[in-house]
Parts: sequence; C-alpha cells; structure tokens
Amino acid sequence: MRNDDLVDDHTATIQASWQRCEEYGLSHQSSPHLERLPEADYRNLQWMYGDLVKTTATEVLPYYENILSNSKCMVMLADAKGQVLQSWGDSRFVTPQQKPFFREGVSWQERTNGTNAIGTVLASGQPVQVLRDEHYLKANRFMIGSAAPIYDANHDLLGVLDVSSDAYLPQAHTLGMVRLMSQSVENRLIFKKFADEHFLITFNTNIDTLDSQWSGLLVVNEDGMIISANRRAELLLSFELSMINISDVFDTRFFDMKHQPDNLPMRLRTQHGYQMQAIIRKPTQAIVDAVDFRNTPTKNTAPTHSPTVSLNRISFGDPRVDKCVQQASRLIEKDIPILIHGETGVGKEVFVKALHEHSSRHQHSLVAVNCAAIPSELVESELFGYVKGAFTGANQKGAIGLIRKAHKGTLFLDEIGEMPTKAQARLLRVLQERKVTPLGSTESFPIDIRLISATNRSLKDEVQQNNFRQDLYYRVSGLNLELPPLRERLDKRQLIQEIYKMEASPEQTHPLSEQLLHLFEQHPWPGNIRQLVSVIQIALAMADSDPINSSHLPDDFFNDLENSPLAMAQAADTVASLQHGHPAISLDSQITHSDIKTTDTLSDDIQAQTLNMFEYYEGNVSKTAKALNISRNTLYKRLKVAGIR
Ligand SMILES: Nc1ncnc2c1ncn2[C@@H]1O[C@H](COP(=O)(O)OP(=O)(O)OP(=O)(O)O)[C@@H](O)[C@H]1O
Repeated sequence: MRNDDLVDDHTATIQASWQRCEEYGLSHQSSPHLERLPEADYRNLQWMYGDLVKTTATEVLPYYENILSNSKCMVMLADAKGQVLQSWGDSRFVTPQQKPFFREGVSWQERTNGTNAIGTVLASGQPVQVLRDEHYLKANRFMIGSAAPIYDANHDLLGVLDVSSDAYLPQAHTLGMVRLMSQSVENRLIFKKFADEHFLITFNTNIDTLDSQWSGLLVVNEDGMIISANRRAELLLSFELSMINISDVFDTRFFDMKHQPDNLPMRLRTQHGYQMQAIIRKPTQAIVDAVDFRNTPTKNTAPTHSPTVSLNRISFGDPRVDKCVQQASRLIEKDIPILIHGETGVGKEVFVKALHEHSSRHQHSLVAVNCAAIPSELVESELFGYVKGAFTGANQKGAIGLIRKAHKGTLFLDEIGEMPTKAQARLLRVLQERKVTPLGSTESFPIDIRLISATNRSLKDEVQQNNFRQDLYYRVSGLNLELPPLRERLDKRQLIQEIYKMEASPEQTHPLSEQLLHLFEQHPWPGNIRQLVSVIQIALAMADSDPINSSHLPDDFFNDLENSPLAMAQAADTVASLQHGHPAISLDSQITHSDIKTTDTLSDDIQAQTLNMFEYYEGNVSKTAKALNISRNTLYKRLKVAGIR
C-alpha cells in the first residue's frame, strides 16, 4: 500500500469515528467518562481475562521494556468492550488530573469517551493511531494513542492493546510496535492453547524472519488437519485455512513434516509455488492421550443416566431458571467454576449436561463424578489416577483418573460436599496448580478443565461445621446458582407437558387432561422433576393407550398431596372431579378450599416458602401471589402471621 493510501485510510477512519460521536450526542466539550467499574465486577473481569493479562504481562511486555521505559508512555490492555483490564508504565508524563484516564476498570468506548485509540479500534476492527487533536473530546487531546486488536484462536475479538504517550514524543514507530505486541499476544495464546496436543508449524518467506511475530503459525492435528492458525498465516498463504489438510497447503506430505527434527528448519513450497521456511514443533504431551480423551464417549467415563436435554429446553420461562441458564452459559466459556445448589431431583445433572453440550468444549468429554457414590478410600485414586503398583489392589496398568479424563472438557463433581477431607486437600492443589499428580507418581500433568460442582446441602454450612474446607469452597464457587424446586417454578405447566411428551409412546395420543395438569401443578413434588418423571412413567404404563386419569397415579403421589396442606387445599376441587374412588385420598380432610383460616397453623415449610418467594420478588405482592398460586388476600394473611405486614 502506498503512503497516500495509508493517510487516506487513516483520515477516513477518524472521520467515521467523529461521525459516530456526533450520532452518540457527544460534543467536543463533553467530559470523558472515567468512572471505574464496581470493584466486584472488575475482579470478575480480571478473573475472566486472567490468561490474557498474564500472557501480556509476562510473555510479551518484557520484550519491549527497554523501548517503553525510554519513551514515557502507558500501556493499557482492554477487553472487547473497551474496559481496561490492566495498565502498566510511566505516568510521569501525565498530570495528577490526567491519571484517572489510565486507571484499570475504566471503559474507553467511543460512545462515552469519543474518538480514542481503544474505542476506535473496537469500532473499526483495525489498528489505529489517534493523534492529539483527532480525539473527539477536547479533554483527551493531551495524548496520542496507538492501539491494535487482539484476536483469539477462533479469530474472535478478545481485546485491545494500547500505548498512550505524551503528544510531543515521536510517534513514528509506536503503532508498528503495538501491532507487533498484539500479534505476539495472539501467537502466545495459540501456543498455550494447542502446544500440548497438537503440532505447531511456524513459517515465513525467509529463514531470518522465522523467529518473528510476523511469521505464520498453523495448528495441526495428528491427521494433518489445520485446527487453527494466526491471522498472519492466512495473509502469507492468501487463502482460508479452516479445516483443510496441511498437504493441501504445502507440497510435502505431513508424514515427512512430522518426522522432521524439532526446531530444524525445513523448506516447503506452497501450492501456489512460493518457497517458505518452516519449523515444526511436536505436541508436548503424548498424542495418544489427547486422542483417547476426545473420543471417549461421555457414558463410559460418566456413570450418569440422566437424559440429554438441550439448553433451550431447561427452562420454559421461569425467571430463576432463565437466569441460571443465561449466567452459566456465559461463564462456562470463561475460567470460572460453577457451583449449583438445589434439592434432589431438580435437574442439576441434566442442566450440567445441557451446558456442556452447548459449550465450545462439547467435542471433549463431560466427566461426571458422584462424590457420594465412590467409596471414600477410593475417591483419591479414582479422581487423581495412580501409577502401576501405587497401592495394593490397584490395577496393574495404573489408571489415568477422572480429572485427567476431563482434560479439555468439563468435570462435574456432583455432591461435592461428600468428598473426604484428604481428597479435598488434593483437589484444592490440583485446582490451584492446574496439574494432576497421580498417586505414587512424581510426575504431574497439566490439565485444562471447566469445573462444575453441585450440592443439595448448604456448602456454606458444611464449611462452618468444618466438614468442607473453606479455601476449597472459594475455589469451586465462582458462580453460585440455585436451581429452584419444581413446586416453585413458574413454568411448571410447560415443563410437565414437555416431560409427558418425552415419556409418552407414539401409541399414547391423548394429551394430559386440563384437570390432571392442574393437579400436577398443585402437587408439592418433594422429589422434584425426578418424581414427576416417575409418576408420569407409572401413569402411562397403567393407562396403556387410554387417557390418563387419577386412578393411574401411584399412591405416593396422593400421600404427598395429603401431607401438603396448601397443595391439598388448592387441589381439592380438581381431585374431587377427577377421583373415582381412589382409596389413598380422603377429601373430608379438615383442610378445605379455604386454607386461609389455617394460615396460622401452616407448616414451617409453607411459611418459609412464602417468605422466600416474597423476598425473591422483592416485596411485590402480585408477583409473589401469582408464583405461589394463591390469592393476594391469602398472601397478606400469611405475611401478617410472619409479622411482615
Ligand atoms: N429439564 C429436564 N427435562 C427432562 N427431564 C428432566 C429434566 N431435569 C431433570 N429431569 C429428570 O429428572 C431426573 C433427575 O434429574 P437430575 O439427576 O439432573 O437431578 P439432580 O438435581 O442432579 O438430582 P440429585 O441431587 O439427586 O443428584 C433425571 O434423570 C431426568 O429424568
């Protein structure tokens, strides 16, 4: 590209940015928005982008330390929303009033801060240098910003790297340097992600530039398929690389490339006839492991029998479950452990399976471990693996352990509260060091897992009673989710119908009757969805291909109803109309349709449920009454008993 073209491009980028600023309603006099994110949100960000920050700080910036320390500038690393994750450097060139401009946790979006290097890179997707007077807000015109985007291995925008300095310093090379730095970050991230299990091929037109960040980088699997590449590779080869074989790119067999000694350059000719110099690096971990894990079907490693339900069928509009789905599906892509709490049978495991299938790790294993189901003396060897002869009774070949089986995938520790104390200490070390040392071994193996744990007890109480380590609690509970019991779900009706459809055979053509649906909606379901599935299965088997009626329902179903005064009161009419002499239910119970008069004798459970709901809906009487399926009057009376109104 000619210099004139570059100038034209630059001018067009800045003009387009100024136009956006006008559309956002900014003026040159507007004050920049320099407020930091709330501390908790900032901490979350740091956690989510831990790898990016660490890679930049420890593997890239040190190479530029000399240049940076001699040129009085600030380096800022921002996420894909322009929020500063970390800043480094010398703030001597800024006045005390200008220091907040470089603070971590400040957002540099154009929308709030006008044309600026970070915000304009985000809007244009291109490296940009914003000179002093090109900043839209006058308040920002004390600096020159040079910034370049950072993309991840999938070529999705990950963040922006920015170098800002005093307007009077020479700037000729800064933009080039920032581009180089962002390319190094991208290359390092690709290395980290793939070096364990894949071949990495670095190539360039000249042997002297092979070491540079501008070399092409290809990630290739055992069969020679290209799994990932840096952006330079596509530029150098000038064609799209995704999922093609390396032998379609170069005229050398992959077999010959694989057997080239590590770090010894080889000459390759592209299919277009260009000569390239290349270096191949072999996987650092035995490739057999990698293949083994990826191909292991979930059921072999996970003693789980729950059905596979897609994530968009987990909730049918319950606000609490919706929120769980939204939060978890976002955080499963980050390195944040998830802890799910919920009564037995609410569908914790079904939810985890759906999440894993939905996540980018779905080609790898979901390993589900029920910590309560493994005998305590075997928990450690099952989880962490062991080497040959580590203990009496051990398998002669040794075992890899469930945690390593989840490498690159998801590890689900169900009933984590049941884990023996010794195993807890070992698990904590594994999570801190991200390495597993099998029993009897001195060697450790790096692991890359997403961790989801579940419990139906309060893990916090377990910590207080010294049954669960506090440090481990903090390690496993990044995002705490509560899956509500079935009786409290607002999408009960749809969920019941959905499960009925799943369970009914093609011969069963009758839908669930309105009355049965109503009865199911009132039921307290102490066994939650598991019980609902079982009741529907029994009823379907009893009814054969006839429509289901109450005589097909198991006795336990009615016992639960009788034991739940509230549900009983609400279900009475329905049962009366459905019942054809079912022996398990007595409708002359002292509980009548008006549970109002029994408010003060309501069970603690119902009272607690009422208060929980009331709190959940932040004191909104209509919503709480609707959720509990009671009248507003009844709710007022219950609240009065609880001393609230
Ligand atoms: N969303 C759903 N759709 C269909 N069936 C479901 C759903 N959620 C749960 N189930 C049914 O309920 C059963 C119990 O679910 P799951 O094992 O996930 O519960 P859990 O909360 O993990 O229970 P526990 O705490 O006892 O381990 C499943 O086997 C499945 O039959």
